[in-house]
Amino acid sequence: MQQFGLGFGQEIETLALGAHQSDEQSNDAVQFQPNFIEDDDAIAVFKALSQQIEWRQESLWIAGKERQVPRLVAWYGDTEAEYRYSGKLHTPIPWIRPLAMLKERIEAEVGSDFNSVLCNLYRDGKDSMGWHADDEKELGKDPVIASLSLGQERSFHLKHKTVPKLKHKMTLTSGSLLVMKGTTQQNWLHQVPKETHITQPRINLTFRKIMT
Ligand SMILES: O=C(O)CCC(=O)C(=O)O
Ligand SMILES: [Fe+2]
Repeated sequence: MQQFGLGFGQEIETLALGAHQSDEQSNDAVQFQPNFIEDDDAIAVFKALSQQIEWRQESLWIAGKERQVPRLVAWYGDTEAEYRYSGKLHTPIPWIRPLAMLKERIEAEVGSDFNSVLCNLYRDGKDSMGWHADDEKELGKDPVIASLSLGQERSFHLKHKTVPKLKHKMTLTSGSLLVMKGTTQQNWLHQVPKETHITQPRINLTFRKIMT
């Protein structure tokens, strides 16, 4: 039943986020697996998801003005996994096969289970996601968030919330899996900046567990 050959047993890089000595409580951890899905399979998965996901243009009210979110989004998951983000309550769309299969593979790899996935389509380099932490209370205290990237590679930035010199830049390549866990969301912000020279699309899936 393995439609996409997801790579197992590959090298996993652990990014030492630079926890500072004074803070013994923190356990910031980011792991990166560049070739979780092999190149050809990543292209096939990208195509399937760009067609099958019900992409939506959402908007936000900022300072009294309605603004379109600079990317397309969709929220899939178990029925009870309702999630508030960008100020709105999102009821999940029921799982579709390719997302359910990816979820199972990623659960096996990461050793955590997920009940939902936020899908983002960055149509080109003008699409982006601003600085934020995935620290909504629905995600629980120290959430494990598994982020799969497909298509155009994009920069991903991390910066510490209180220690300005602590920052990291990574490139999220097609087929890569980034796992953020421990106290990462308590202590760090992340973003996908605009890169206006980029013309090609990227899909990012963040698998999450909503506490119900
Ligand atoms: O697109 C990405 O790599 C990050 C997405 C993200 O941070 C999120 O969905 O919360
Ligand atoms: Fe995020």
